Amino acid sequence: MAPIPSPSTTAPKDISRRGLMLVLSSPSGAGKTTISRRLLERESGITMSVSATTRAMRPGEVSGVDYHFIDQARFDRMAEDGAFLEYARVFGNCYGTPRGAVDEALSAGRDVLFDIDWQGTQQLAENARDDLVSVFILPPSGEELERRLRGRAQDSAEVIAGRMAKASDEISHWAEYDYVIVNRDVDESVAAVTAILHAERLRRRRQVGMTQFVKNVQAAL
Ligand SMILES: Nc1ncnc2c1ncn2[C@@H]1O[C@H](COP(=O)(O)OP(=O)(O)OP(=O)(O)O)[C@@H](O)[C@H]1O
Ligand SMILES: Nc1nc2c(ncn2[C@@H]2O[C@H](COP(=O)(O)O)[C@@H](O)[C@H]2O)c(=O)[nH]1
Repeated sequence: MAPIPSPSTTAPKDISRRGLMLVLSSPSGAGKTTISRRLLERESGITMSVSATTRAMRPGEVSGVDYHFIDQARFDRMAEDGAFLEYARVFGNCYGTPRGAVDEALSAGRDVLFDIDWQGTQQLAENARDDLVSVFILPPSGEELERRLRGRAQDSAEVIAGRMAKASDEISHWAEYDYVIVNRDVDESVAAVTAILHAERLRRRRQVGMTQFVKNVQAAL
């Protein structure tokens, strides 16, 4: 099947657009990272926000790609200096979104994908509601969530137990999100997130040059 063209290639060229912030949240292990990676492979015009964290690096993770791994003192300094767009303590570690890279991408009309928890999403909603599109990813069941956390084989049994214990709390925030997806099949979930992204790009308020474009069309009628 031929790829579906993204709206950025179908919209008239002179209608500029501010980037949007596409947030994925879920209980740990439901599949945000997997969906994000696939989306970024096939979709242009969107970049991943790389968070800073005080958590230890997992096997296979790359500093500056998966996270900026920093110590607590540096995290606290950045928080105090207002360098984070949002930040939160999750599972005993600190996580935050560095402001600079996101501001730069949005102003250049690029969309930004976030893998953050409900606390961070609430902060973005308070500070930048118009730019925000939020998606909650649910696992098909509690048993499957535990299977995925174990199958990832990157955390100790103790860490997995801690994340399972928090899963119900996390899920209780599902209704605060714009969209909800049950991640049964990765391809279907990526297709659903892609459809959301394409539709949100076409929202009238995001197409800042549209008023002038319509006037030009009308003037020639
Ligand atoms: N639809 C799916 N079916 C089966 N396995 C899946 C599916 N989606 C993701 N997985 C697997 O589940 C595990 C957890 O996925 P992933 O790391 O993407 O979760 P996450 O939500 O990003 O977790 P965290 O919040 O801890 O970062 C991975 O091993 C991944 O390959
Ligand atoms: N509020 C924020 N939450 C974040 C950020 N980066 C990641 N996260 C969330 O933390 C948990 C755990 O992630 P893990 O990589 O240790 O498994 C997960 O729910 C992420 O979505 C952030 O910058 N801000």
